[in-house]
Amino acid sequence: MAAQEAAVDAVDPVREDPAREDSGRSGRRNPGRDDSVRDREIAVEQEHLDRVYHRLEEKIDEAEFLMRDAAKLGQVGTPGALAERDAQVFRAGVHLSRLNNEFEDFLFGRIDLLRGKDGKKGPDGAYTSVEPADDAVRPDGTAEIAETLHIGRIGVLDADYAPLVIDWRAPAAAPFYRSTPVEPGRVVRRRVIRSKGRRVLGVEDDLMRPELTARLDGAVLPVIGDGALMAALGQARSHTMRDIVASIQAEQDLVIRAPAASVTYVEGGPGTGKTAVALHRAAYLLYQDRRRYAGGILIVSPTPLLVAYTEGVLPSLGEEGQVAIRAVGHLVDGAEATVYDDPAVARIKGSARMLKVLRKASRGALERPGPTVTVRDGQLALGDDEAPGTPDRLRVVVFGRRLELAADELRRIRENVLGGSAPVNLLRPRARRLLLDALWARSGSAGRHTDPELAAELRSSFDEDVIGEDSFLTFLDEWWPELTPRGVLAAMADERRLGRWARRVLNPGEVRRLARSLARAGADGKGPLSVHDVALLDELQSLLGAPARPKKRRELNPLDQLTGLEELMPQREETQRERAERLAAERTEYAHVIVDEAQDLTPMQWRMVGRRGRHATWTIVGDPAQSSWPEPKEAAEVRDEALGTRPRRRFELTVNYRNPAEIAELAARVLELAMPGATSPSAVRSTGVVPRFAAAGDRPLGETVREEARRLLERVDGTVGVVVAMNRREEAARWLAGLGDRVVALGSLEAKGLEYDATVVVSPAEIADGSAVGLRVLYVALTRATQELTVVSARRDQPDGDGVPELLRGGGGRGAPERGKAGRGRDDRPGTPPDGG
Ligand SMILES: Nc1ncnc2c1ncn2[C@@H]1O[C@H](COP(=O)(O)OP(=O)(O)OP(=O)(O)O)[C@@H](O)[C@H]1O
Repeated sequence: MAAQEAAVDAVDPVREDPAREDSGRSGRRNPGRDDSVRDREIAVEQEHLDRVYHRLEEKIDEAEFLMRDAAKLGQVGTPGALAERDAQVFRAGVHLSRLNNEFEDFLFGRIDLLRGKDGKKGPDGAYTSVEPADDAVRPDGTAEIAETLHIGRIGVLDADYAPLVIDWRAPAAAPFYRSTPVEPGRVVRRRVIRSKGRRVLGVEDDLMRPELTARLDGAVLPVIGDGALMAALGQARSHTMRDIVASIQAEQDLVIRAPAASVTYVEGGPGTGKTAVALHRAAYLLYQDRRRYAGGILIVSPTPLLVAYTEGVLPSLGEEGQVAIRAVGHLVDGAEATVYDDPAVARIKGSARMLKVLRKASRGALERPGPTVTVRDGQLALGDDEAPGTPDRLRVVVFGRRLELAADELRRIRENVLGGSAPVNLLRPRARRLLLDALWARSGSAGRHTDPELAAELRSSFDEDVIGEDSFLTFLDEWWPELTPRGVLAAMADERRLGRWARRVLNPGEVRRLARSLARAGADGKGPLSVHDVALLDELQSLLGAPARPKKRRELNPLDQLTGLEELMPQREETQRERAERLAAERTEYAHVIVDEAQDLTPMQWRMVGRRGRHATWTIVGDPAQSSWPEPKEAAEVRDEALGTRPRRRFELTVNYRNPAEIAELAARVLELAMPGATSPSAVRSTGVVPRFAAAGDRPLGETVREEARRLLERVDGTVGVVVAMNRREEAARWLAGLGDRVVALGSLEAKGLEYDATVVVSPAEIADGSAVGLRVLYVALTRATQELTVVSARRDQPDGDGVPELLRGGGGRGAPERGKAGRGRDDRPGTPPDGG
């Protein structure tokens, strides 16, 4: 609230221009009459909101009536009436639930427009023309407001089908977001309305045509406040993201409403609204073509923390069911990543080289080494792993004869079956087929009948005999076991076997590191997984194929096994509807895929995400300067493979809405080290509060951090984030114990995408860890605060006399902020961009 008032009082070039004061044009500001004008304007909007509520109540009554009516129809009981009732109940239910959902705070905007070029109206009752009519402005600079539109979360028409509220996603609402003083179109004034329930609390105006004197119903259009954007940006942050529907900026709106026929790339620095834009785009696409996106929209987020942070935005925009927001480590059902790999291991697991290793492993894992035999207390003893190795001999008795296939022949058959690229589990029927062929040949029965019918009969009873033998089925299960992704990953934890599968792909050091890391997942495949393990599991799933049908069914109908083909076909008894339901429940493919923080996806993760959008359109948002993946070129190649030949469209976001200029300036020094020559987005506001530096010196680091976090808690109303190097996460949580839930400790990689009112960044040198990737991670850490930033240095940071760590001292000519002097700074008024523009 304080920020809101501050914003109202802030200097605004339009409102303070003395020439305008005198001219009597729209937008002038006269402090003496401000309050009464504001109150009057609030009353005007209140009147409109009352009308809207009245209409909504009528609609709710209508919906309830429909529900009751539908129930009555149901009592008639004819099939036609029942179908009609179902349709009515459905329609009324959807209607009611939407109305109830959106009832709170859904009217948020208004635009006052000049007359359009043509006189045509769209389906929402608004004039469609973007440009004003040639004579809309008189030669003396005066004009009449010809149309006023209110914008809200859903559209509401009055009883005469005139628009009371336009849905924010409707074409008629676009000027609310697109119009700027440079390209105003028909918009003269844009107003953001702040309301709670049924009460209008405030209005904030932006004037798009300050040169005009525009009149509405004979009176000059008044302008209130300093614009909604500054008011929104100054608000305290909570642990969840808010929607920005009332203050979407023109360059963001272009992305949100970009047609979805292809791949839409969005790049922009920290705080430019990429995540917000991605979420609003999902809501927009659903509005625009609900049927097409019934196939679902997937939003891939880097961490579960960011998923939790953003989860409320879509429901607040009235969209939920169709959109799945999932962390990249939670994309595979039943496999949730809970641990982080160290960077050297992550680099191996994420690399496209793993594909070759996994291909070999998925085939090689069919072969199990025998139990290890060791000498214990002078006796030969089996190792801990007592599972039998792969059998090297098949013995069966058929037609009263003993038949045997020896190791060489079995190997030859296995190689033959594995010759193609089909998924290993789906090759089992073929392996069985070739075993039967080999046994048949060994039996010498092939030449016994010249009559083809008799020969075929003999062959089929031979096969039946073999398949009826328990020893054959047991052999098959051991010789060609059904492989699971976790089983293969566990097999890869054996360094010797992994070394074989990774020959000429990974060096011995990499093999050792990878095997050790995979051993953590456990031989039983139940240990914790990392984000990168999950992408490996997904790749293995596609290399192995879905497991074959359950045994029970096969036993019922053993002859089914003979061709092997039926295992690839859908089960016959499944109806189309059942199939549709099953697919929806197991949905692994989506109609649109949005990737947030795309710069972090490894090649293996791009493959995993790509599989979920093979027929999708895409929105990909990211910032190369924040990438924690060291091989961007390799990732880009795999990404392009995953996206195929779809046309690409690129957008750039250039304004930092999160960080005040003081923080952005400090972060820019690290950007210069991490990516020399890269440009930072320009910060939209300045707070006058420079970053603070505190060196721990001889005191324990935790003590200083706790002290600084406590200090920030007193200075801001919302949240405080304490960002530490990944290996200090638990320690940092202990440092902050008892300070309450407004403060959280998080590892540098977990900070991705999040924001806090204030942050403490602990030991930049530890976070950067001497690598280019580390510097980019530090850049992320430094750009999380909306109000205040404190940097705490350890000895390793080599702080100077002012406590400024070496990494943040930047090039020559910088004015390093002073130790302990937070709050001191340039004469920056809230709401005023640093360059005054
Ligand atoms: N048009 C806007 N109106 C109000 N707030 C906005 C607007 N655009 C962005 N913001 C706010 O700016 C902050 C940063 O937005 P967001 O997290 O989407 O940026 P980002 O580009 O994803 O940042 P990063 O790359 O650092 O994760 C959020 O608090 C968001 O609500």
